[in-house]
Amino acid sequence: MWKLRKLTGATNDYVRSLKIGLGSLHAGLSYALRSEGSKPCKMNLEKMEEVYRKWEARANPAQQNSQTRMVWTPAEAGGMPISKQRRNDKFREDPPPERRRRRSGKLSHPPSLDLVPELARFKYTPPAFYDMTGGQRPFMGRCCANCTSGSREMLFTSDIPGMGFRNVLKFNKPRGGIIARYFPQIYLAYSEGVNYSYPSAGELAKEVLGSRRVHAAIHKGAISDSEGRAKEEFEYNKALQGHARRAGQVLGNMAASTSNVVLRITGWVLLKVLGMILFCVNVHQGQIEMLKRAAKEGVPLVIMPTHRSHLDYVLMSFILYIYGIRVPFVAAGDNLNIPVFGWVMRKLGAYFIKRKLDKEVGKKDHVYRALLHTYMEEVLRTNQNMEFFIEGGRSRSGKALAPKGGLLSVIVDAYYDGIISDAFLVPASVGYDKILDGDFTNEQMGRLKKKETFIGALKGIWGVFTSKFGQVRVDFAEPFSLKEYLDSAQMPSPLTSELSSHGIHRPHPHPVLKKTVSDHSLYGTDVVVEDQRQLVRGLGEHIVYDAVRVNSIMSTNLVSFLLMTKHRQGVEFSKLVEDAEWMKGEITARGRDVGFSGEMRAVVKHALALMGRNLVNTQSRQQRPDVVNETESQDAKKTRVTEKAKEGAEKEGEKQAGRDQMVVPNMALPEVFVLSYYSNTVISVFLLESVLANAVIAVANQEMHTLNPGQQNKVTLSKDRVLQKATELCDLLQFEFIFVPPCGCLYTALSDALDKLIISEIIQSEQDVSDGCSSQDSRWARRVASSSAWGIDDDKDDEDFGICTKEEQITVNSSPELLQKLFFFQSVLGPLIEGYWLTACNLVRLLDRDLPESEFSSLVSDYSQDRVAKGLAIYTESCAMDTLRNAWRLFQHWKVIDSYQDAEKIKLVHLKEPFRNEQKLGDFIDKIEAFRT
Ligand SMILES: CCCCCCCCCCCCCCCC(=O)SCCNC(=O)CCNC(=O)[C@H](O)C(C)(C)COP(=O)(O)OP(=O)(O)OC[C@H]1O[C@@H](n2cnc3c(N)ncnc32)[C@H](O)[C@@H]1OP(=O)(O)O
Repeated sequence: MWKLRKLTGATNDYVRSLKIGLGSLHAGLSYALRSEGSKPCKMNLEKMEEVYRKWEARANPAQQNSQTRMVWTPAEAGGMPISKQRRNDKFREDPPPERRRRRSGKLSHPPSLDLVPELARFKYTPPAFYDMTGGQRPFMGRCCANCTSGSREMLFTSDIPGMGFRNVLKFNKPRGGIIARYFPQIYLAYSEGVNYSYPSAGELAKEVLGSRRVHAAIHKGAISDSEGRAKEEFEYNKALQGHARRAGQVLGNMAASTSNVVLRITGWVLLKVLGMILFCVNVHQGQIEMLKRAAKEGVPLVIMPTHRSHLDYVLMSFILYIYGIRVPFVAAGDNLNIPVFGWVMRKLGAYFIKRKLDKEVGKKDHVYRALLHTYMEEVLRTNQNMEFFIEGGRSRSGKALAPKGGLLSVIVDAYYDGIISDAFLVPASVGYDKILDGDFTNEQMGRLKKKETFIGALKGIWGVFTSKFGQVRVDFAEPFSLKEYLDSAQMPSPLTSELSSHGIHRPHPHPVLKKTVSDHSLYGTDVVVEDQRQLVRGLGEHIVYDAVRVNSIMSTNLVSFLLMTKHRQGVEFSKLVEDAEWMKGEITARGRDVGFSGEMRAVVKHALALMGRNLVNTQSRQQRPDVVNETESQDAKKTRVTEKAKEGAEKEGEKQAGRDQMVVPNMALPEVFVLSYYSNTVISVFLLESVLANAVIAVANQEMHTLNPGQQNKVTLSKDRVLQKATELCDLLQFEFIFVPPCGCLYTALSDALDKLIISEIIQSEQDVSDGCSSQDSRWARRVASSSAWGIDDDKDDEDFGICTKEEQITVNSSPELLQKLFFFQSVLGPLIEGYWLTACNLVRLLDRDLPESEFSSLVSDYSQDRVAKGLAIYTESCAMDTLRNAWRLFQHWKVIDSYQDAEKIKLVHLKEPFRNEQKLGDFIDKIEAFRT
């Protein structure tokens, strides 16, 4: 069986169904026959299918004439519950066919290679896109072709995408003796993890405390403490001793002391425990293969996953361990350094860092910074792998956070200072069917975060053990060379000239980097040039962008996204299934993979079950006669009903049963935050199209209301205006998303997205009438240059710039179905826009007086929640604290508001000029409101 599996590329033990084997073989064969240069098959496809048909007839006569149907086992079928016996069986090897036949009386699995001798000669060539169902699914995670083209080809080979998936909790060894048979977890924990040597905490401490940087920082600290004191020299010596003692203590609390024994025990425990709470943890073997290849290059791997759950770092280290890659040193916030757990984490590679380096604003903790910098440097010097969560904490909204630059800058400095010759940077992400510790509703309601405690951790663990969390998919992007990235970032590229020709300032110019070896402060920031900061910022953004792009969409993400966008009022179950199928197609068409497979009906049921009654209610239609899908026009509904009538009797019967069930999302506070948390993962897939849909509707404004679905009247818009509006929206949401990587061009990306809308006929392109005018690109560029964000003077119109007013026109397609799609895209960003508008409206409170930050923040939050209570909010989730806070940050960034400390050291927020004027502030609010039409 395992030989057959290996041969067919079906990597999962559960994939035992004849159809799957046949499907894979069919896909492999057809690809092999199609692909250029592949060896000709010695056996023809019909003959092989005939052999299998005969076997199928013998094995299962009842199904002989039935329709081809994939029989998916739990892990693949969206993680359906598996029977206890099956779960116990999952580590067991397949018995030889004869024994199997003896036991069950009939053959239950495809024949072994001995029974089909022809198969042994068949050489399988995997297709470029490969699915266990024999279909196609995108391979995600290739690194950037713009700035790391060398790395892109270095680790990737054509067989990578076809390597398929593996559930890392599953025992995959064919033979392993008694231990493997009876104690599979022990066997796996011992046989696969490799005994690497890790530097001890003591060794590292010696190097760090003896370094010039740390000495200089202690000296600097002592001088600043003793300055101006009476007995200066005495005070200096006292302070010096104090700082030296503190340095030792800080390092003692910080340093990891990785132990192979603890790793092995934990590996064993995790195999047991994860198997109890999760159906599977899937990884793409091709991604792992690239990781392994990178690990063999002799330079450190720096893994930077997006952060959703505490399980993230456990899974990362566990997977590396299982695949025999050195486990990384992981930067952990010191809030996690709690009794017992802290000790264990240290033994597993965690080193503890302060989450805020400086206690007081404007006063740098030089000693701490020097210690952290040198510690990381020493770890890198010994060629250890590293991991840190570049977002600096778990996302509260399900969207990725902006990257932090501190630890990343140490890696960059280590390269420039010659500590490492290079490093492989690995963006990664984990997709969860159900998040283990993702209840951030309190924080989204504006309440304070609870501190981590030992008891709290135990309670959390208990909660985890008593629940089921479906499946998990871990994705690693292709590792890329730090050296190559930095080199390319410093080389003028045609892209950058393109950007400047569009008048767009990108945070990725060609920095003139200096060697920044400094003795005095962390990362040498006393001499760091702004360009270097931008370079690190750009690298961080690229990593987060890549990590988001490699994130698989899980069943719960997909279902909640549909419920939050298309079906906020509820939907029939069968329609939900239909839409989920459509949505899956849309996602994979955009190069993103989904973390489930199998029959969509089962997948949706599975997702609904995991989300639970708290989030979605399923009730019979009779119970809710008033509930209709508001976003669906009557015409569209009629068409759908007629289409349904044409479907086959069996399918129709099934649908009839499903139609009685209404799936109604819980849009009440605070549950809606959990739904939007799941749903937000999908936004990145449709981000730019959604920006454009909002821009089109904002530009069309009142005209949009005159559009009668299905009628001949049309709304004609200037393409330039739409693109300009889209840029404004990207600017508005700059703290929410990374729209393009730093090496990319927003204009090109938006144009491409508009083309997508045109291809899908949501928007129609009119003939270009710009004869004799300046090129479309330059017109657009001037508009962007002139609009310089928001509150800025933009009274000037085209004539002021001497620009020809004849422009390329686009029209909104008035077909009901396509209009519906446009509004669907619009609704993706709707809640965020409403949240920003709400915060802007609350700025009026600052016209009379300055307010303490905390008071202003709770006023905005209360006001938004009050609107929800009164039924005034379009989107309930618009009052999420995360959104309100980001809006506030943006207004600070735009210099609409500012904050300062008063005499009692209370932080106050105030309106800046010219926005202290009612009229100006009103105009500013109106501009945001334009997107709410
Ligand atoms: C087999 C079994 C396996 C089992 C397996 C179990 C595994 C068991 C492992 C447990 C592991 C737990 C893991 C928990 C997971 C977390 O706890 S996540 C939270 C902790 N991690 C992080 O935060 C990492 C990312 N954060 C950072 O990098 C942040 O910058 C820092 C270092 C925390 C500092 O943050 P901050 O105080 O807010 O300061 P920030 O503004 O970022 O800047 C600080 C300095 O960095 C430098 N800097 C910042 N930006 C830049 C830039 N763009 N360019 C240059 N320099 C810059 C500057 O020097 C700056 O100082 P200034 O010159 O501005 O004064």
